[in-house]
Amino acid sequence: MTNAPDFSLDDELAATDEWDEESSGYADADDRASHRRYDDVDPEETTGEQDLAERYALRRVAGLRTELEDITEVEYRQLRLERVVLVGVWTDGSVEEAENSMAELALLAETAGSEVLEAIYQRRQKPDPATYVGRGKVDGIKEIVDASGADTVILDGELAPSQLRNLEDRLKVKAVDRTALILDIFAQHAKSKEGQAQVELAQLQYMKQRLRGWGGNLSRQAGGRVGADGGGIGGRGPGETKIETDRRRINDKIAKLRRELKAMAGTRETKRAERRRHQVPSVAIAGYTNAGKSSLLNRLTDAGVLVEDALFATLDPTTRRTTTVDGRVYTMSDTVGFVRHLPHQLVEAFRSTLEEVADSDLILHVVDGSHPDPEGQIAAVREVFAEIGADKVPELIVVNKADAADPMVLARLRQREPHSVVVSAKTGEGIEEALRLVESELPRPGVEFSALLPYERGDLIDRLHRTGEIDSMEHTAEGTLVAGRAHEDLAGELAAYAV
Ligand SMILES: Nc1nc2c(ncn2[C@@H]2O[C@H](COP(=O)(O)OP(=O)(O)OP(=O)(O)O)[C@@H](O)[C@H]2O)c(=O)[nH]1
Repeated sequence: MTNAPDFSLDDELAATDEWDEESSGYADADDRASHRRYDDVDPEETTGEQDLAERYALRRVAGLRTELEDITEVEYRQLRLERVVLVGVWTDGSVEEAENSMAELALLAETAGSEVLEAIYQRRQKPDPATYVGRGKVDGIKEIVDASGADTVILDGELAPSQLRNLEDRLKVKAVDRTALILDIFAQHAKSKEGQAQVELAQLQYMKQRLRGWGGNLSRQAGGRVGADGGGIGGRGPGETKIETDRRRINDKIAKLRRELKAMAGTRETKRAERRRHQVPSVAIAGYTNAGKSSLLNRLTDAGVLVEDALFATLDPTTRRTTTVDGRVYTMSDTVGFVRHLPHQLVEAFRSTLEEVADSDLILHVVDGSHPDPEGQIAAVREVFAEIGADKVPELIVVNKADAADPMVLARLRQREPHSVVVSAKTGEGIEEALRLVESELPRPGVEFSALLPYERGDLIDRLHRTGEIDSMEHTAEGTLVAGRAHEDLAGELAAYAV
């Protein structure tokens, strides 16, 4: 923390920087904010750390909103939950958009295991280069932080290190930006070795970009409550020892992770090549986080993938083999959920996972029809598609959660996205139509054939069932007379029996 702040005063903005009661203020008190204090707590009543973690986990599984009403101050400390105040700057768009953005930030914060005490956004032409919100407003936020007993503020954007540092200096609590929050959620959710390496790579990239801003040292233990225990949002992942790592060591680590990831991606690429060789078409299920991708994969393939009402429950792709009504084999995979402004470090780190989407024959783009802003989600997902080169792949919009959606919104979506199907992974509504559309979109085998196959070539009939299209089949004294379409390599083998 030795560097001088590198901001320049922006007087014009600072001068127009008044609270606007209409357009800024606190989010809905019932839904996102509470003023709970935890002073009157009897420490004797608390349970062991293990029990508590379990109780907490149960609540998390039961619903995305963390119901922490009966958790005490002491328990809070045991769980290392942050009590956060969210702060956003709203530069353009409607009030509704600003509120959606804050509501999403609240969900992200809760997914990371925080309790959201207050949400505040400020209307400004652009974020303040020194303090993100207007400098005058930092005092207002400080009052809210002090009154609510918050220990962290989360800023709804990617901030410069100097902005975070200035805010921490003035607010005397930890300041975390949206990017660090998302990276933190990914760190909590990564289960496979590859997923963990991908997230670690993204976190190191994020830190590396911030090395200079943090004074050449990654430690953010700046006194006060900031980083007091090294845990919490922005503190998980690469780990305590690496927090003191210098740039060279970070670079070494990044290079090592890249090599490891390349090897892991190689294995996956081999599997993909194998599928291509066997002409197995692939369908990728992609979409905004929590849209219902895993549920849909379950419905469509009876796969039994973990379904959780949480953002980013899926980080590791799950691939299932399935068949069309007429028996053709294809694969369907679930991928990491997207979110508005997905940190580019993550897109970069998850590139090989996301390549599965770009490399598929069809994308089922799942949209949560019950979300207040499904169009915004579609646009955010398509931005990522473009970034990973998946925008050339045929896309079928699957509007999910029809059971919980407003019919007017569904009608509007269908009008805007004619190539779409409305389903409910929960009730099964529309699933058959979705499957029919998927099957009709799968690439068709290219070569027509007609052959008389001797009975000992049952293997060719099997392969035809799995990868070809059979128009007619008749058992004769000489063998099976069969006609249809097959992929090139199989058609080559069938040519020996052509009639
Ligand atoms: N009402 C309703 N809820 C659904 C439907 N489909 C999924 N859900 C719920 O939405 C939540 C998220 O579902 P998932 O299938 O985990 O969503 P996802 O897109 O895979 O989520 P991430 O992997 O976290 O990005 C769960 O609580 C599901 O029960 C549906 O058709 N109707």
